[in-house]
Amino acid sequence: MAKPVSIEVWNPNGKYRVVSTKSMPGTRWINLLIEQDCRVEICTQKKTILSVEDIIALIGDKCDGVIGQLTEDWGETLFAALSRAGGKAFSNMAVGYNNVDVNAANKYGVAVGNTPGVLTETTAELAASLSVAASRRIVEADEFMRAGLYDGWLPHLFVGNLLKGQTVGVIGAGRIGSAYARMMVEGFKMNLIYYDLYQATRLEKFVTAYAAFLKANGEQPVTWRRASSMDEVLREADVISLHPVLDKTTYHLVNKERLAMMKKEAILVNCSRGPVIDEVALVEHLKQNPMFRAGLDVFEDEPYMKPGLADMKNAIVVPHIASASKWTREGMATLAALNVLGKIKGYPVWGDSNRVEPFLNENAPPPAACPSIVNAKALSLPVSKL
Ligand SMILES: NC(=O)C1=CN([C@@H]2O[C@H](COP(=O)(O)OP(=O)(O)OC[C@H]3O[C@@H](n4cnc5c(N)ncnc54)[C@H](O)[C@@H]3O)[C@@H](O)[C@H]2O)C=CC1
Ligand SMILES: O=C(O)C(=O)CO
Repeated sequence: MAKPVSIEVWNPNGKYRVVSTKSMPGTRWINLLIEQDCRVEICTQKKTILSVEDIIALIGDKCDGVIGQLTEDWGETLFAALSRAGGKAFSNMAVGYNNVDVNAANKYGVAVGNTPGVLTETTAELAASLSVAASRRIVEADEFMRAGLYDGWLPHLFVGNLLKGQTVGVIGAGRIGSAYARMMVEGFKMNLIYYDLYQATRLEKFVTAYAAFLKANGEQPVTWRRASSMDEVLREADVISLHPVLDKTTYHLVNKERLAMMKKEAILVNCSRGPVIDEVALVEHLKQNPMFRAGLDVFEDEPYMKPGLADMKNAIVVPHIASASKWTREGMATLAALNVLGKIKGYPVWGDSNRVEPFLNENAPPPAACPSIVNAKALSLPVSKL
């Protein structure tokens, strides 16, 4: 028997019971649910990662939908429990959904939502920040300063690398990878090499147009190339940023052999998912190559780091904060709530899950649609004509 979990209740007499496994930023998401006759229950348990048992207790006997987090293991057990409780929808408050077994959700007819379109720029900005911080050794220099070690300007003090004119490599040029590429090309005039299973046509057009603009202004134009293999990117780029989804094809995509292909002074940034890098191999590589640098937002066994990583001066580590801007996090909460609400109300699925602005406009009611349901096709859900 699962232990009871502490909760905060909004609109106790609401017809539909929606559970959020965590308190989420902003209040709009709560108000939108309440206005549509939902009783909202928010878990207030002081425990960062809820177990499957905790979530079963939260679901209880009657639950129409759940808003959950990427730290939770949404597999067969939870979808079976949600389905038994009459639940129709689950939404991750995240764009990545590698923590969700979508086949299990399909089996129980539960719609699975995610939150694309609202965190693209915020996440790309953190990847850009880590790239700059690593190339200019900002964290090491900050620690040095605070330790009272600065006793005057020196020609060799914290010398790093100039980004301008170097090559940025992007692996996974989807929404976030393309936004990051644009920032590095436009902001630092870097040349681009990317690898993705699909052609990033809009990105290519952007860099072509930017190169023409620079040329017309008498500046050195930037260049771009779509690599035919990931190894090509690893060999050629000075800064490499990882932005693929995590699945069987991308698990340990960067391993010992691939690290060895990279330039000795390269920078590796990961704002995708930890297991995309073999972290044990990375620690060893950082030890053997002191001029190699890494900027990591995500880790293989979150919240833990592999032994030795925390001691590496040539690694910058931050706690999975790439999407942590106020606007984005409030937007993610809103989209996740509207995914669940839309399915409960029988709304169709929004036609373009990247174009989510109508759902985020605080001055107008959101469209009667689910912003993004990843298994819409498998469940044969209708698509909105709005
Ligand atoms: N650190 C953080 O806080 C955040 C992490 N993420 C992670 O970033 C991921 C990407 O997000 P989006 O850009 O919105 O997704 P997206 O679906 O637009 O882009 C992913 C790209 O990866 C490519 N891809 C898939 N398999 C590949 C492979 N084997 N090799 C090379 N490319 C491959 C896809 O073709 C696609 O273009 C999410 O799935 C999530 O895991 C997303 C937001 C915040
Ligand atoms: O959205 C995601 O996938 C995250 O990792 C957190 O924003």
